[in-house]
Amino acid sequence: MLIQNIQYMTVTDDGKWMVEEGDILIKDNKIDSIGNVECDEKVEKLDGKGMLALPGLVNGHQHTPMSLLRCYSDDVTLMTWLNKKMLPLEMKMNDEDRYYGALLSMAEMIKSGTTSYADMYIGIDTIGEAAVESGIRAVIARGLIAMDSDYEGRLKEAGDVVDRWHGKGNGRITTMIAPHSPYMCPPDFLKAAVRLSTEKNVPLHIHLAETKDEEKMIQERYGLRPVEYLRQAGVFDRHVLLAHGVHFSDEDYETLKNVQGGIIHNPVSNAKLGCGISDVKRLMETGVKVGLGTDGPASASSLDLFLEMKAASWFQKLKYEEAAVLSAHDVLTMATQNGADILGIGSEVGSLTVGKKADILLMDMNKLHLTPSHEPANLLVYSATGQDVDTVIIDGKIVMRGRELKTIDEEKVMANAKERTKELLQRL
Ligand SMILES: CSC[C@H]1O[C@@H](n2cnc3c(O)ncnc32)[C@H](O)[C@@H]1O
Ligand SMILES: [Zn+2]
Repeated sequence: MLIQNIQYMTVTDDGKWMVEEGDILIKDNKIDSIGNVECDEKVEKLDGKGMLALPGLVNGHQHTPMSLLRCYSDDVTLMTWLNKKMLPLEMKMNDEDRYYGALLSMAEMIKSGTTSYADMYIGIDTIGEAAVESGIRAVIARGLIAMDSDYEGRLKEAGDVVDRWHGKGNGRITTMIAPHSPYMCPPDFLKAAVRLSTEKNVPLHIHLAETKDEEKMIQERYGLRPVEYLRQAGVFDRHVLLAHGVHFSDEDYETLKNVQGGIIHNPVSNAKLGCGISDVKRLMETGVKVGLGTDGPASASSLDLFLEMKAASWFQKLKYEEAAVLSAHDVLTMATQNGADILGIGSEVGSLTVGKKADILLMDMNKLHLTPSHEPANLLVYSATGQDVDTVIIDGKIVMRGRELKTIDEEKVMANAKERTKELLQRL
């Protein structure tokens, strides 16, 4: 496929995003050449006039089936929301609920420009099936919570997910091991999860330092800070995706200095649940890689990473009372290459680079709110929304064109999601 006459975003060595113009040739599932492209007449052509191409966005932390619980409970603290509202309903969910919830989330993500994402949930097979069907790139993991003493059974399930799904969907699906959080995983369970990630040779995915309540619980139970608790369990000996990272001490930043992987910042979810504002500026200065995520739809309420990019930049500027903090250029890198690196797929996606997989967005720039274009990176972060995404290509395949999804029947998914939710609530 040849995308002709297109403006596209590339990144300079000093991290600045700039616009170039030319063609993009995609062969099989990869970017074959960019710029002045010579190619066969017979190649399928796609007119890019008036569009701006950028790498697909990476949503680094998600719980896709929770779209069924969107706006079911808001304006409460995280622990109330989780223990009193989410978990009781999640325990009643069946595979069909999770499948349609996941597909609904995937449709919303693709429509707003997300091409890769990381999921932590239970009943992961249905999520894998939805990911293969939708065409999205997914890093899936069975969330591990110590609800009872059947640690072995749950760890086996997590390992089986890796064996069954890693590399599926033409390599679009990869896997992780996901102990939920310091407060949901006692020491032996957490250590076993770390061992499993070593045995299976896949990264870890865990919530960390999301609230002050978490700090208090870990202090009371183990006399440690959450970061130190994870360090002692061996979590930082592995590549790890750390979701949230809001509450850190000076010592914590020291410990995190050499972390392999990084932090996925979820500003909207953190704001809505009243958790606090992660110190992204300090994390970046410490040398910790920071990506961007929404968290599940039941806390973020929206899966639009363009909204998340705005929130990330705004909140840091407010926190520091300084406009220069966390520029649009930094935020775009967080939502693309940094996220891809933290998901362990950074050599394959995250930038428009020859040889990488063709995960590409075409933004329709012919819009009132995107006119004129002084500085495209700023326009994308501060003015654009997910609604401005016209075309989405994942793994070299068009999954949305002219805002029409090619792999998912939107009406059917919405009808099924409503039906599943109605039945789920009756099971309570
Ligand atoms: C065991 S599957 C994942 C589990 O995580 C819960 N969850 C969703 N969002 C958050 C969050 O922000 N902090 C902690 N836990 C969260 C979800 O309800 C599932 O039960
Ligand atoms: Zn989460």
